Amino acid sequence: MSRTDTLQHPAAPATPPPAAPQQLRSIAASATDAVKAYGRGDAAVHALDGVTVAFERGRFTAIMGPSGSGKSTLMQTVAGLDTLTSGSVSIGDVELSTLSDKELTRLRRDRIGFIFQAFNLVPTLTAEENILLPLDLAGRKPDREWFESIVDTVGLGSRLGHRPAELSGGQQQRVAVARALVSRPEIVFGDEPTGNLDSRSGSEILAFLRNAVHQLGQTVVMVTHDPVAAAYADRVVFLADGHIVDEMSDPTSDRVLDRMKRFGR
Ligand SMILES: Nc1ncnc2c1ncn2[C@@H]1O[C@H](COP(=O)(O)OP(=O)(O)OP(=O)(O)O)[C@@H](O)[C@H]1O
Repeated sequence: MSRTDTLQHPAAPATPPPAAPQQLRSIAASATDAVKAYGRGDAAVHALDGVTVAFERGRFTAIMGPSGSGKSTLMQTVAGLDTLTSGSVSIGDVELSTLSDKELTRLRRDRIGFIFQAFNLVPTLTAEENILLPLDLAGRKPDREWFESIVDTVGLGSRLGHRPAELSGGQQQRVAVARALVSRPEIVFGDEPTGNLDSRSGSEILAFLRNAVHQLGQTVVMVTHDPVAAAYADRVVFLADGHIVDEMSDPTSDRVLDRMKRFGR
């Protein structure tokens, strides 16, 4: 059994409950008629041009599309890192535009985990300190058992005292993944989380995320260019020119690649 097959939440039942029928799943995050325009008048670029999409709880969704199609903009706006020109986005049943800056910061901190392509670790902190940073900032105490289970599963045990510069890219991203999961967020957003990794480290991270979804009910939304990475997801949403143009359930890398070829880029 590989390390990535063993993730167990201390309080999780031995066997996961059967997956709920799709229509009964609740929504972790959504966008409705989302428009994001940069610039004005004739020079305006519509990075999002009326996107309506829902991300169900306990599912792993990949967002794909040609370069410039609006993938990062969709993720950034749904995650409350950027604002829309019009339309709305919600995390759970909270519409983000109703929140003050302070409330939005708190919601991001308490309910959302982030994994970026450039691991975004604090260079002066050890791996352990980096993982615990979101909880420290929130003034929350770590659940030691959960922390150890995550660290064990991502395979960082002996390197917790190292600083990022002393870790490989794959190890740094494992620290970033552990950091994203340690607070048990309602939803984890990844923007090309394996974009800087070799294929072996990348597939370890993806298998870990998939297991977090299927064993723990974690919700993950990931932007990727890579059909192999997208095949780890339960569902792929395809964007082109700021619109959702297609989606696919239970993707395989071949089917995703075929669909991407039809974009002609
Ligand atoms: N700050 C900005 N100012 C002006 N235009 C922007 C800005 N950010 C994004 N855009 C434009 O919005 C469109 C969508 O960008 P976005 O980064 O969301 O696409 P993407 O699908 O994530 O691209 P890639 O795959 O290349 O990362 C592009 O045309 C981009 O040039």
